[in-house]
Amino acid sequence: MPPNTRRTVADTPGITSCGTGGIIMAERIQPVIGIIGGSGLYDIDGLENKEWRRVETPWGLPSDDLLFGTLDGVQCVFLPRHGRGHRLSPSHLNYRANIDAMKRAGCTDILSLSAVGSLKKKLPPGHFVIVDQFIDRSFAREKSFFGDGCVAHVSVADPVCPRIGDVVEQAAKRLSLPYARGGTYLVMEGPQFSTRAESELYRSWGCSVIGMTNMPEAKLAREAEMCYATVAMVTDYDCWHEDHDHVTVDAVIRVLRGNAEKARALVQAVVPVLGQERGPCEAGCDRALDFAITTPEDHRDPALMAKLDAVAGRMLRAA
Ligand SMILES: CSC[C@H]1O[C@H](OP(=O)(O)O)[C@H](O)[C@@H]1O
Ligand SMILES: Nc1ncnc2[nH]cnc12
Repeated sequence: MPPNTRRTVADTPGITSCGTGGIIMAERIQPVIGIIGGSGLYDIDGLENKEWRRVETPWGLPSDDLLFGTLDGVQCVFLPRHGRGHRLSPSHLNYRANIDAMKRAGCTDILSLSAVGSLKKKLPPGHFVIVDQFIDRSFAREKSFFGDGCVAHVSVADPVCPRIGDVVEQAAKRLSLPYARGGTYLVMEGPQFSTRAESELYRSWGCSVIGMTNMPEAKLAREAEMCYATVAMVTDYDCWHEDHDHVTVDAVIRVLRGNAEKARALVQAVVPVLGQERGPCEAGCDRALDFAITTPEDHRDPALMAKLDAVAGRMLRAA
């Protein structure tokens, strides 16, 4: 049986269905780790048998070819979010193609690495935040794989996978990286940075960091039933801090260089742990569609269903 093929009760001796929408819970998964590199991260160190491959999707092309390889024997797939050469702006990224391509490439887990501005004094440049919440203020992006012809509403109450967060936290501790566990990432549309009034507003909401890319990325990863977590790497204090200049790309890039080195070390430490064979996600990320699709089979649009072959493949195979 190929890796990550779901076993049925019939071909798995001694296993019974647990009754979650008819899905069998006792499978073993050989994880494939997807890594989305943000600003300053266009490649990945230490990858063996590297190969950049074009992956086409029904939603168009992803930001770049995907880099396939192994790290400590673990299969990895890397995608530079803005493309090599940072060609694509946050509003023009094809988020659906990016996530679909990673799903098509077999990824079970996605580690997103992102540059962010800090909205809290205690999170200075150089700090890593293992984000656990988002406020999505983006507005000019396609945010769902679903729509007319197949309506679905997944839960994003807890938008990141706590298991990946745990692994990242352990690795950050081992590497003595300055990090915070938990925090809210405010997603703005951009491409301009915030006004001071906006920055203060987001601070008053209790947000920790601000960036332009993690939504709809995290929502789409949930729809595609992949575990997803973000390491938000602080580059600046946005424009609210009285003792710091307002953010500029120049300042971001200066800090990014140091952050990128730490991020590379973090990836090397995290992948061997994330890559260990495991059972289904305890938080249910890999079963997000179980009770999400509201359009009955006989009312679904065949053209849209064909586009969902990778994202909703598990549900379609089960039907
Ligand atoms: C170059 S600073 C602004 C840019 O950096 C962040 O992108 P990413 O999350 O891909 O690292 C931020 O969201 C902006 O897109
Ligand atoms: N201050 C900021 N605002 C939005 N995105 C960012 N990326 C890095 N710093 C940022």
